[in-house]
Amino acid sequence: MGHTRVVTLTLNPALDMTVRADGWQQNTVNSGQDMHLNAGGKGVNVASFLADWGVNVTATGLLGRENASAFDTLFRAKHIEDAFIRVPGSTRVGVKIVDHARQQTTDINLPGLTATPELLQALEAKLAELSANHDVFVLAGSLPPGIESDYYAKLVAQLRQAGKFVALDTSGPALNAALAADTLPNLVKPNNHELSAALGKELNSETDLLDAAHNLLKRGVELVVISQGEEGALLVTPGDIVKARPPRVQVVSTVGAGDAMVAGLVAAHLDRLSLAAAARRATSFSVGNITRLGAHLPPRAELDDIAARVDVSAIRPADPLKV
Ligand SMILES: Nc1ncnc2c1ncn2[C@@H]1O[C@H](COP(=O)(O)OP(=O)(O)OP(=O)(O)O)[C@@H](O)[C@H]1O
Ligand SMILES: O=P(O)(O)OC[C@@]1(O)O[C@H](CO)[C@@H](O)[C@@H]1O
Repeated sequence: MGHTRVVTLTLNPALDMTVRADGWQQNTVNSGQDMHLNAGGKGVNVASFLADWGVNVTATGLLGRENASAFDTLFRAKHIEDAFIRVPGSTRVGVKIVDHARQQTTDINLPGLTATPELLQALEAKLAELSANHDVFVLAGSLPPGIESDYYAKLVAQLRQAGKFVALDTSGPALNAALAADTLPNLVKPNNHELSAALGKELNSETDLLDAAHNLLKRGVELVVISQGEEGALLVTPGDIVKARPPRVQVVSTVGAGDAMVAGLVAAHLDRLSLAAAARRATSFSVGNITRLGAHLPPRAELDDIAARVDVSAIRPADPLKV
């Protein structure tokens, strides 16, 4: 699909260890069924989905030198341009416990390797280099120790100043700082809990979520997507609101569902799809991902079948938004 245009940034990648333990209980001894290790972290996952879709993508960030082989293998297999800065030490392991019987996924995310000022300098040089021939930047995941919570906010300002399209998917203080900044990303995709925590208020109803989305649109975001797990997602632009409800599927692991949604939204942006079509594509990526382990899309025919079963409906705003 043309020359390389998309960069994903993962400051805190993870080697995901998914343990299947059906019916597991806390505070006792459990037996597991199997275990898989996958190269992960939010931006790595987005790159992996985009590569499956046929988009040329460059992945950058900070990657531990001592356990990089799963990442090297993934990048080679999917022709993802590897622009990661290798750093001393091992990338964190992300513990994911899946229970197929109860259709539950439990995550334990660790802090990750500390970023030093020298590493950040090298990273910024790399981003400047990549800016020369990429025009879409996806900033995704948590910030590791050593990075101030306004780091994404600063990157967003720099990248948008340079005319780039910027998508942000993070949580906690990093999301809070990015949403409080003067310059906001073009696209944000929090889940409902992340958005609520970042704004410091309960968002209990659809009206609350839409108010929060409209507030971000007024301040410069072009597309706000609020994902809501199995409930689906709300996609909001200044002119349209769409709700996308996923079809029911047999869930293998929900790890990466949000990342797949981000990848689908970026793919839709590249193809200039309508909001309804973007909702369908993004949801098909998410649903396709949760039926398998690791950040992989199913074959096209299966994705098309899922896309056809996504329930996409337009919502009329109570007060048409003026931005
Ligand atoms: N159990 C499920 N059944 C069907 N679809 C699901 C389920 N969980 C998630 N999805 C799909 O994935 C999308 C994104 O999920 P979710 O809101 O959980 O993202 P997230 O919290 O950012 O995920 P993560 O951080 O685990 O990557 C949802 O909008 C929905 O379309
Ligand atoms: O600590 P973060 O960066 O918020 O989340 C990390 C993580 O849970 O995100 C991906 C799934 O979205 C996993 O591959 C990874 O382990």
